[in-house]
Amino acid sequence: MGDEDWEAEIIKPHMSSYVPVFEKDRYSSGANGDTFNRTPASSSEMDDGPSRRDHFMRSGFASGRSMGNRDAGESNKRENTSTMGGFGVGKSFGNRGFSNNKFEEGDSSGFWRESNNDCEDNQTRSRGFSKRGDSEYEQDEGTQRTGGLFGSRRPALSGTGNGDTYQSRSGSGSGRGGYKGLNEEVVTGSGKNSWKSDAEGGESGDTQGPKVTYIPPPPPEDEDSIFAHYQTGINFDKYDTILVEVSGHDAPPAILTFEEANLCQTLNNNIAKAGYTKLTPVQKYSIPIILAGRDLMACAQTGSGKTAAFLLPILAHMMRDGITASRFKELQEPGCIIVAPTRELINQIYLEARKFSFGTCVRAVVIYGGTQLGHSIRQIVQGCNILCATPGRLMDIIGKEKIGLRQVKYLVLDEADRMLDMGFGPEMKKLISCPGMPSKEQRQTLMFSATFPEEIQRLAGEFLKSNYLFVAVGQVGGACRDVQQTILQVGQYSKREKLVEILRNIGDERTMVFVETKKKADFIATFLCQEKISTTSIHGDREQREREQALGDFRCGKCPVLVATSVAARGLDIENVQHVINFDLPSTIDEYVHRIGRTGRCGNTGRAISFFDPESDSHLAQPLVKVLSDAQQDVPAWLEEIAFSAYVPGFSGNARGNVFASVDTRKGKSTLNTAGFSSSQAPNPVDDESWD
Ligand SMILES: Nc1ncnc2c1ncn2[C@@H]1O[C@H](COP(=O)(O)OP(=O)(O)OP(=O)(O)O)[C@@H](O)[C@H]1O
Repeated sequence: MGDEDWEAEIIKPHMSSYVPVFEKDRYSSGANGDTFNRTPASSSEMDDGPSRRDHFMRSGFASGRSMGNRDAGESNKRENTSTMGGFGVGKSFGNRGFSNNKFEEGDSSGFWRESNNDCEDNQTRSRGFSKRGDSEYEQDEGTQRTGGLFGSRRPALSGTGNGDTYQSRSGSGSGRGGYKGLNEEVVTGSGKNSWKSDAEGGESGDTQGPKVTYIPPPPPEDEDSIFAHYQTGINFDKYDTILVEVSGHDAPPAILTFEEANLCQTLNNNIAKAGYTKLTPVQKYSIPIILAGRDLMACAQTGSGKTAAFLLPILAHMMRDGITASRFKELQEPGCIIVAPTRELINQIYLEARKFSFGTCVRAVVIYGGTQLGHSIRQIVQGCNILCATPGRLMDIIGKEKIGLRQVKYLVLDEADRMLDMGFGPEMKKLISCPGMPSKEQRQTLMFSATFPEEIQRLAGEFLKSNYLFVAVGQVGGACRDVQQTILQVGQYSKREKLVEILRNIGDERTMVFVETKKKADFIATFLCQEKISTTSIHGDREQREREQALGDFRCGKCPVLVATSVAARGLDIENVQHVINFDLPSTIDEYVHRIGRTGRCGNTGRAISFFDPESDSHLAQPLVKVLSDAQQDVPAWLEEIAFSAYVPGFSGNARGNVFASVDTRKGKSTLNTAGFSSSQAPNPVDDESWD
């Protein structure tokens, strides 16, 4: 099969039978030194030959043989493609329509064996675990399951497998409803209104699927690691020139220095140890607002310090209120709950909370899906003042009566527009109507994001007191100006060649490559390894252990290229990401802004290159022109042409405008809103991966 064939396969929207089979992990423990082999279940048509494969095995992303097999109606014997690095891919991808893929048990490494009918829907798949061969299972609660639409999840293994039969994950979505949220995080449950988040893995006891046994390694405890940080960049001081608008009544004045915040000594020490000497604009405005007890919706550019903007005043309040150390109790009642849409992001927020609360008696805890539920519970019962959680895991824990909500004084929604959209919105509504949750009048609700579409702002009203304040730092939904944006016109079939060319020029500089689907993330990562570019990948179909390993390998530079879906678009703060490449543009401009915001953080500069395929991306032309011009970037003439020839209903932005305008919806409709083409108006993201 030629190259283009598997590419064509990738973009077939109706393709539904990608059923990768994952060979047994070779983790010995935790997140270190893990190697896994991954063997998609299909026969092979495109053979890279032994020499190539040898290379992949050495280079950490062992690719198998082929991609895009269309008709694999035959039994497949799994090859042993054990790797030394991190990502071993077996024979083929993109298989469609095979009916009887039987994988034989491998060698002593304990491969899982696929049972028949591997490309059934998720209901079949989730029942497909017939045996388990690992002691980690025994630690599990018995009720915890991954579920969801992505299909069942393979257990994390640490010992030798026993040749168990295994139905792989990565479902088609036809089983129990279909994911299909913006960040590929959402899966639906069995009921019409029931849904789980894949960010959480959907671990309700009522779902079918393998137990999740992964226990994330504890973060380092030494002070140096806790306070490790990267340097602010040359443009950090330029933040002061960004226009800020606060709307709402009786806003307290901004502060100009940390001293003015009047925080306690321990907090000030921690701020200093974190290397913060100067407030960013969002911190200058948000800290006094939160200290004054007001509800807040804050919108500020990516990488500009929103996390500290809410953590510091919350901690200050807790200290001021004389918080006492929380102790072991079966039911914990945290004073603060922070939610975020992805596991990696909530973990990052937790690490920040741990850093700023260092030396105090405030105990922060993080819980998220894809990890053993019992582990989450154990963390909580030891004491919990600040609970950082992804929504699904949070609801599970509340359901298990390990968390009581009566004492919640602060509810924080990070990436709030995402938390309130069609994916997570229902879960958030459930959260605020849980028994015991103080009403919005009784708690302080804080929302942060770099983007805030108007219609989502309106939804947010339900969560906020009517007199909430709205802080807009720069243009709401605008891109960070420290990111140099380039848009290249590249057709679908030239993208890989262009990508390799760019990556070869980039050399070892850390680069995130965004693609639109999970399957494609695997394809591209495999392809890059074939090209001898050390690459790893992160997406919603990877085990949590694998996701964390991938992120770790990327952070430390072992794999300088990370291929990701939008699951990594928001919030992740990784040092030295110099480049973002949008191999595929996202379906919404907001998502674009978040993705490119993985570089150019905290005053550092970065570059974003996006492949614009007129066939599929023309709906983005207008908002892209707007975002580029607002960020004072060059706008290619061809893009302007496409933008102005395409009629996009509802787009009212002045493409050349770069004047700041607030878009607090309470002030009426904005005319300078990039969200003139916002999430809700964009092509429904539900459709984007409906075949995935
Ligand atoms: N006042 C400050 N001085 C120095 N560094 C800071 C300051 N505030 C934040 N930082 C650092 O800047 C980086 C980005 O901060 P943070 O992750 O909170 O950004 P963000 O606005 O939440 O971004 P995103 O929109 O992508 O979620 C972090 O490494 C953080 O530690």
